[in-house]
Amino acid sequence: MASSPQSGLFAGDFSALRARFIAAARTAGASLSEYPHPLRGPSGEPLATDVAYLGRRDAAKLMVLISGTHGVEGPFGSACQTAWFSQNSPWHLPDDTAVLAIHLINPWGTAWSRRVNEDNVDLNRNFIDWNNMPPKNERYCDLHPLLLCPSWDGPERDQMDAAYEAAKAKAGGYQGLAPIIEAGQYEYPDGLFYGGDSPVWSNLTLLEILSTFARHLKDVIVFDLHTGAGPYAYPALLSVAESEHSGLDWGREMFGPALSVVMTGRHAATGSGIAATATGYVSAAIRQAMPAARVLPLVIECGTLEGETVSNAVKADNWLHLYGKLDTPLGESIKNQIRTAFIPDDADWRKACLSTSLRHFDRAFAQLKTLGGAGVEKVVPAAASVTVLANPHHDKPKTAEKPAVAVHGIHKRFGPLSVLNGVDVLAKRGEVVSMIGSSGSGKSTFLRCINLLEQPDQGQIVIDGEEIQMKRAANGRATPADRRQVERMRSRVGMVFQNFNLWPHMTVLENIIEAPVQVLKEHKAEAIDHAHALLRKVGLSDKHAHYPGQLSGGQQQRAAIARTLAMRPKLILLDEPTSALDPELVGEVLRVIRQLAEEGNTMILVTHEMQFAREVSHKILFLHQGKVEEEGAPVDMFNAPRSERLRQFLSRTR
Ligand SMILES: Nc1ncnc2c1ncn2[C@@H]1O[C@H](COP(=O)(O)OP(=O)(O)OP(=O)(O)O)[C@@H](O)[C@H]1O
Repeated sequence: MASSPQSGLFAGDFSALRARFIAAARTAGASLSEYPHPLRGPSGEPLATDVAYLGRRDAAKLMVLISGTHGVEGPFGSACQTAWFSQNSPWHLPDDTAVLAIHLINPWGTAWSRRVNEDNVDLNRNFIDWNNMPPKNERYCDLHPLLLCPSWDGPERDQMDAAYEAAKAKAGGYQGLAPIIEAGQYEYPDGLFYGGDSPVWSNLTLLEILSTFARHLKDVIVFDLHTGAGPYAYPALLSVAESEHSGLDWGREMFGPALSVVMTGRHAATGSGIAATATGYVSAAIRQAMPAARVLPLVIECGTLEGETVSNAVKADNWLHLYGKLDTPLGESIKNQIRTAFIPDDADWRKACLSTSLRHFDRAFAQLKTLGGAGVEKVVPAAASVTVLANPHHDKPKTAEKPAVAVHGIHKRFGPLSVLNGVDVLAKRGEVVSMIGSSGSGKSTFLRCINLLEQPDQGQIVIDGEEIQMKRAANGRATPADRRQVERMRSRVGMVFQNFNLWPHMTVLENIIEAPVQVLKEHKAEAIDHAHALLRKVGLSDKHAHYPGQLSGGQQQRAAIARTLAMRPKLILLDEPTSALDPELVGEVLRVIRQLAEEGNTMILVTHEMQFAREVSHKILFLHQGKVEEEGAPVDMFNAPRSERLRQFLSRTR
């Protein structure tokens, strides 16, 4: 077997793949974000999906590269992404074209060399409409007992194998069984090609990444990078669809006969090696996530071994994780079997698959760049900061569309003074809601009620789908029913205060790691690494050992923002974050807040910076005497206020 310098890109474990990808993306000038996974890899390594974005955030045309949908196939996709970033550096992009690389979307599967995720779910069967009952795969139900036996060998296993062989013969060979087994099933959590019972972490994370980085697009080409089906060392270019759409015609124009379109359906067949009978493909979800764009979802599928050999490797791995032991010779040999079934230890295979895939990327990218007249190419500025984004999916919500925060009917009195008189706020994930209003209208009190720094007298607060339980105290007022729930919710809601509220006796670094270590029980070394990444992000790398008193107001506020982010909050509340600052220091803090907004953090911002609120917000609420007097999109609120009070307020602030 020939050796190739490129084969090195495939080598190593999850951490090595990750480090190489980050280094290449950083050198190319991409900005990096990290979506931490709640579990760890086999050596205790932290797991995450990394996202690299190259280009302007308002680009209308985007090429997306996704690796590791099936975890064990990840080294191939990772190598493609890393090579793509490495080969053409420094990058030149027109203003209107960008690249988004989503590295190892099923990080657990890659780290543990499994095709499936941490819940034995095949991610490529998980993108179904969970509002409806999952489809029933009746014929799989008959086969299930023939695919899984608690014993690795012995009479029970022999009996099962004999029954499987009989079923195979009846079906005309493995080719007859494959469409049934690979179609996916939603009944047997211990079975093969299990689609799950709700959207899994990788599903929700992919949708969140797309909603953050793939907004306002016109034309999008997506490559989802796979191995394990089709002829050996042949990277097939496919597009999987349930019905014709405009992206397919675009793809046919672009790639001609090199592109095979696979139409899926209950009785569909294909010679591509991938399951045409399956439901829940990533491709469908990607199109749904960008309804206003023309999207061409592509799959590169690199053939490896015979279908049945690959299937046997998957079956053995399923047995190993249910009944076997990883750290035994048998465990190791099964792991080798599945790794080589998806990534052959053959430099020629690697070279052929990598070079053809890179050619496909080049072709797609060239098409995108010239579409609608090429813009002026510019060197992308190095924006190599690593951003650690909130991990919103620890508790595996059942639906993907829950608002991040829903607050209804909040009332609050201070003695005789009625400060809030029924305030409602709704924010979707990734939305920025700004509250404006005169001094004393109740804005800060409202924010403080959301994380229960003040107890509302009445009202409902739901954060990320979980409602804060309230009970009536003896004096008739509402009070939280469960202190532990309040503490848990508080740890998920970050608050940035007007006066920074840093601990003066602790250094900046100590301020940042205190809560993650004490409350989230993070390992100190990890919390420190995270803190340094956050300090880089807010431009304070060199101030980690300073005490707050040694910093300017703007620096203190940026440190306070880093401290908030260290808790990976699902919601960030910012209470007039610039109002204690000298005018010349306001800009540096607003720049950091703008970056958080662009990265898709959900935020509620109380501010007197009208121009900033207008630029950064999805929605504005105007509060007057403890009530929302008017709310709407910034353009409507500032250009065409409906109420006389808002008109007057704006005229005073201009
Ligand atoms: N703990 C408290 N005890 C008594 N009154 C309070 C308390 N906190 C706030 N208030 C009163 O509630 C009203 C609303 O205050 P709040 O700080 O929420 O207003 P705001 O809209 O944020 O004002 P500003 O823009 O000036 O910060 C004010 O009259 C304030 O004096």
